[in-house]
Amino acid sequence: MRELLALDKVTAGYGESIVLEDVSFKMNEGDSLALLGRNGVGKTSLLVTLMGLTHLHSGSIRWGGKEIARVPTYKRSRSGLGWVPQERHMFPSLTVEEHLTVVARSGAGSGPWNLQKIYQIFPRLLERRSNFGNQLSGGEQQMVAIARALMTNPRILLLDEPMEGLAPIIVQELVRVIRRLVQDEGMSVIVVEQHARLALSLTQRAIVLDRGRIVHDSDSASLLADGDKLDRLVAVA
Ligand SMILES: Nc1ncnc2c1ncn2[C@@H]1O[C@H](COP(=O)(O)OP(=O)(O)OP(=O)(O)O)[C@@H](O)[C@H]1O
Repeated sequence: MRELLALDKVTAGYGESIVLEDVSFKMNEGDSLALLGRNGVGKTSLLVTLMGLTHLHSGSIRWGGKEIARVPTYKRSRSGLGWVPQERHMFPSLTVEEHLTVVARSGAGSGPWNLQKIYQIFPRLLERRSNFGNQLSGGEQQMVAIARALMTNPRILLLDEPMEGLAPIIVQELVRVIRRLVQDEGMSVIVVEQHARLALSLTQRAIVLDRGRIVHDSDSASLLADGDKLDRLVAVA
C-alpha cells in the first residue's frame, strides 16, 4: 500500500496560539479515518492545517511522498486534497450543474469523476441539476459540496461534519453515498463527525483528539465495540 499522507509531530494554531500539539499519524491510499473528539478539541483545525490555513509551528506534513509544509493552499487543493468545509459555500445564482462544472478541470486532477458518474452516485442531484443554490435543502447543499470536491478528482476527501444539521432521512442517504465512496470506489477519506458511531461505522480507523492531542488511535470496529471507552473519549449519548 502506498503512503498518501503522513503527519509527524505537527504543532499548529492561529497566530501564536497553539491548537494542535504533536500530532502524528499516517494514511495509505484507500484508507478511511474518523476524526473524533468533543467540541473545540481541534478537529476542524487539523483539516484546515492540512490545507495550509493555520500557522504550522513545527512538524512535517508529507503528502504523496512530498513535504508540503510550505506549499500554498491552492496548490494543495490542486494536488488532490479535496476539502469539503463545514460551511457549504453555495452560490445562489448558480445551478447545481454549474456548481459542479465550474470546478471541473482537465489536466491536473484528471480521473474517474465526471458529471455522469456524479449523477450515478447522487441521483438526487440529477433531479435538481437545474435548481439554484438557494433552492436546495441543507442535505442537497451538502451533496453538492461533496460532489463539487469529487469533480476535482481528489486523492483524498476531507469531510468536515457532513451530517451536521441534517434530517435523519438525508443523513441515511449521505451515509450510503460515503460508504459507497469508501468501500466501492476505494476513496481515501478523513471524516470529522459529532456522530461518532456513524463515523466509526463508515471508516477503518479512528483517531480521537483532546485539547489538540491524539488521545486514542485504533481501528474503528474495536472502538465501536467498546461503548464505554467511546463514551469516555467523546462523551456521546
Ligand atoms: N480562526 C480561528 N482563530 C483562532 N482560534 C480558532 C480559530 N478557529 C478555531 N479556533 C480555536 O481552535 C480550537 C479548536 O477549534 P476547532 O474548530 O478546530 O475544534 P473542533 O474540534 O473542530 O470543534 P467543533 O466540533 O466545535 O467544530 C478552539 O479553541 C477554537 O476556539
